[in-house]
Amino acid sequence: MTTPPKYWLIVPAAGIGKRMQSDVPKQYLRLDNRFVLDITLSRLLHNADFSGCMVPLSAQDHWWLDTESAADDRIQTCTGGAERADSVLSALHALDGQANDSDWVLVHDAARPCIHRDDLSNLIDTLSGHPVGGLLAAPVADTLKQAGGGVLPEVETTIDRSRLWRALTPQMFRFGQLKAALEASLTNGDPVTDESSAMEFSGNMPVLVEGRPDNLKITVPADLALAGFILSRL
Ligand SMILES: Nc1ccn([C@@H]2O[C@H](COP(=O)(O)OP(=O)(O)OP(=O)(O)O)[C@@H](O)[C@H]2O)c(=O)n1
Ligand SMILES: C[C@](O)(CO)[C@H](O)COP(=O)(O)O
Repeated sequence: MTTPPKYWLIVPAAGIGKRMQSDVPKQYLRLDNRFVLDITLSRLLHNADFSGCMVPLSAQDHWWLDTESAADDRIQTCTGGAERADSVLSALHALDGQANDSDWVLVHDAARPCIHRDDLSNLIDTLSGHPVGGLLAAPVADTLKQAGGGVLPEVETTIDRSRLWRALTPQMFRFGQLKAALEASLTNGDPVTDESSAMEFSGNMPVLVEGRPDNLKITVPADLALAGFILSRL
C-alpha cells in the first residue's frame, strides 16, 4: 500500500520590493495592522492541510521575529537567494530529508495576500492526480500592445491575446521534479521567473488552472490599498 503524497508549502519572502518604493520590504507592510506576510501565510495554512511550510527570508531580514507567523511551529525559515528562483530552490534544499520526491510542493508569493480558499482548493483538487502539475493563472482581459523603441513608447504591434494567460501563484509541482528543473535552469542560465518556466525548460507542459483575477501581487505603491480593499471584500 503506497502512502499518499504529502503537501508542502513554500512562500518566498526574501525580496526587497524595489518597485514598491518603500523603506520596508513589501511583505512587511501592514494591512489592517497585520503584516502582509502574516496575512498570506494564514490564508494558506488555514485553508489546506500542509505537512509543513518553508519561508525563505533575506539574510538581512530583521522583521520576521516580530511576525505572528514566527510563533507557528508548522513554519520553518531558511535563507533566500539573489533572485526569486534562488530563494525557492533554497527552500527546496531546506526541505531535503522532510519531503519525498513524489510529494507536492505549492509555491506562493508572500506578496499575494488575496489568495482565495476556493482557488487553493480547486488547484489542489485539479492537479493532485496529474503527472506534472501546474499553476493558477488568469486569461488576459486587456488588449496587449508590444512597444517599439523611441523615447515615448510607441505601439509596434498588437499581440493576439486569445491564448495568453497571466501566471499567478500558487504553482504546484512534485518536489523531486521541481528541484531538478530549478537546478537545471539555474545552471543553464534560463530566464526563470516562476516555477512553471523551469518545468517548461525541462520539457514539461504545466496545466493552467483558472484563478481569480483579484489574486493580486503587491508590486507597486498603488497595489497596497487595492489589496486591502480586496481583502475587505473576501
Ligand atoms: N530574491 C528574491 C526575490 C523575490 N522573492 C519573493 O518573490 C515574491 C515575488 O517577487 P517580487 O514581486 O518580484 O518581489 P521583489 O523581488 O521583492 O520585488 P522587486 O522586484 O520590486 O524588488 C515576493 O514575495 C518576494 O519576496 C524572494 O523570495 N527572493
Ligand atoms: C511568480 C509570479 O508571481 C508569477 O506571475 C511572477 O513571475 C513573479 O515575478 P516577480 O518579478 O518576481 O514579481
